[in-house]
Amino acid sequence: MSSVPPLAIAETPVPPAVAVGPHPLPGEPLVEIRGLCFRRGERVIFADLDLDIPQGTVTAVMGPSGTGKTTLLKLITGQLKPDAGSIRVAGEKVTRLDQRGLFRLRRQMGMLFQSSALLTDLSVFDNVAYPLREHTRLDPALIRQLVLLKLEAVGLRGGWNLMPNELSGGMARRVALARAIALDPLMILYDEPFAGQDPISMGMLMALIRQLNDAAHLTSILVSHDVQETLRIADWIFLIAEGRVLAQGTPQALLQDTSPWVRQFIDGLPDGPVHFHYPAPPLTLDLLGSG
Ligand SMILES: Nc1ncnc2c1ncn2[C@@H]1O[C@H](COP(=O)(O)OP(=O)(O)OP(=O)(O)O)[C@@H](O)[C@H]1O
Repeated sequence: MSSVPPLAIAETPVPPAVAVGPHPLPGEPLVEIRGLCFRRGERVIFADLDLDIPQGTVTAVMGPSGTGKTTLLKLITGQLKPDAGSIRVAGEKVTRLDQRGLFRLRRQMGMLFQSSALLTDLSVFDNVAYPLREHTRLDPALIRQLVLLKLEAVGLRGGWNLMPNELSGGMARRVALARAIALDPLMILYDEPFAGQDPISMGMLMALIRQLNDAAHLTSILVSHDVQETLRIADWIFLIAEGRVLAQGTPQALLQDTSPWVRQFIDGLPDGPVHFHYPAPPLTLDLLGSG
């Protein structure tokens, strides 16, 4: 069960950002975000957000629901364009890329989103082979080897000929993960990859994310509501809300941090500086209004 507070949009001033200790792996940033501003209509999602994701790390982005975590991933992958600021991935300015450039860049990014469903009429093998067949001209014998290696990496080589309806939810996630790494991406983005999983499946998927990251020299960006599991595998965590980074640090440092916002989030407390109401006019005005 998620221990995050329900919907949390701060209505009171938030404390200044807490930077907790030096980054454990101060490598070249693979993703570098500067002065990011993004609105949805009148609503400011990001206001001058700065954030670096160093190569080789598992970096988690956490924060209250509706705070813009999925939006951030979409901005990084170029699916959305910022109103201001810059986003560089592997040295390339995402916002300056044309369609071909974006296509090329996205081939370097594996994505495992909540919605990344398997193609139901294709076997496990064919699901994983799909991106290789679509995006490369590799020989079928080589594709076979690559698919089996990816399935081995997620512990499902033996299930290559199963159909998606024969898989448990956790197995289906693992096949989707094998498919996400089929093209040997530089980085992999996970958006709530454990939603709906039981604790054992979740733990297994988490361990897999860490293992794949280290074995394949990936860089992983993980958006998850599961505080405890995420603290267990991440190298670095960004807590975002109110359009900016409110705190960042190693799991250990955040666990020891005493600022009320960090405590509320890490401990999953319903009460604290962050409120759970989506911004709205006073209730009486709404109730008296004509609708
Ligand atoms: N297509 C859209 N059109 C308009 N507003 C949107 C759209 N998608 C998201 N939003 C709004 O943008 C804000 C950020 O959404 P986003 O999905 O990025 O949040 P999140 O932090 O990932 O939330 P959750 O943790 O609940 O998945 C929300 O207020 C949401 O209502």
